Amino acid sequence: MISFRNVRKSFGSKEVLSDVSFDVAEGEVFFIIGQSGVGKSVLIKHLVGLLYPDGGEIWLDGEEISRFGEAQMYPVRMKCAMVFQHSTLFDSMTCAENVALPLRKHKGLRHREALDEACRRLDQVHMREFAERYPPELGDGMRKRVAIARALTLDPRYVLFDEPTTSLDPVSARRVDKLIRELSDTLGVTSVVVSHDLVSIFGISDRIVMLYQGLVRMLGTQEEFRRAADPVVQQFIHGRAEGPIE
Ligand SMILES: Nc1ncnc2c1ncn2[C@@H]1O[C@H](COP(=O)(O)OP(=O)(O)OP(=O)(O)O)[C@@H](O)[C@H]1O
Repeated sequence: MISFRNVRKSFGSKEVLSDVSFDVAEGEVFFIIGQSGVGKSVLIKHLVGLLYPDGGEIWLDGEEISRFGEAQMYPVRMKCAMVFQHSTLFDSMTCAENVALPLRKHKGLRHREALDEACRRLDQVHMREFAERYPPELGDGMRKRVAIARALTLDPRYVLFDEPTTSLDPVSARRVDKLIRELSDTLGVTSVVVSHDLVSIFGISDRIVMLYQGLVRMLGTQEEFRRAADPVVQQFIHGRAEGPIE
């Protein structure tokens, strides 16, 4: 389980997170939503030690990781994989070689073994037939799926997605959504997804947290969000220009 408890984070004089608390349960597809600049990416970077809070605590599976040093963070990063918005694949390597990289580096697998395992991972994201292709030959959605396969290589319990469907065409976006849902349903992976994509949010989420002005504005299921009386929530989830959001 992930637990954010009274997390505060500022950059210089700018307070981004004022007092953020919520839990993410095992196996759920959990979305973090809110306006641009509200601190969604800042929040998930705290889970892998890319940022540390100024106040409050972050717990992962019963350990307070917000006090961990670099060496203690290493196993946390194995358990918590991050898929960045722009897939960071190496253009000069095939898809299989890209996915094999962490297996060789962190699991010490030999070249052939790592490639076989990489093909198995590519199969999980329905990209097995593209194993020998190079990333520039593929579309954005396919590259994203390869990046997800690479994130899965070390069997993470948690996968953090930073805007996984941004800049994808609608069909590719829905394929990525389907994959994120499958990871939870078939592998029991817990997914934490930062997103603006209303179709994804109301398509695959188990629960959603909305951040607003440094605080949690609402935490609930899709249905609870749809029924929410809060005008800030309603304006955001309907993408209306007019309303109370500044
Ligand atoms: N390393 C940093 N140094 C200084 N300011 C930062 C840093 N990282 C983030 N910020 C600031 O923190 C705020 C929140 O950024 P963040 O990237 O989390 O927003 P977001 O909610 O993910 O937005 P978007 O939806 O546009 O990606 C922004 O004002 C950003 O400029």
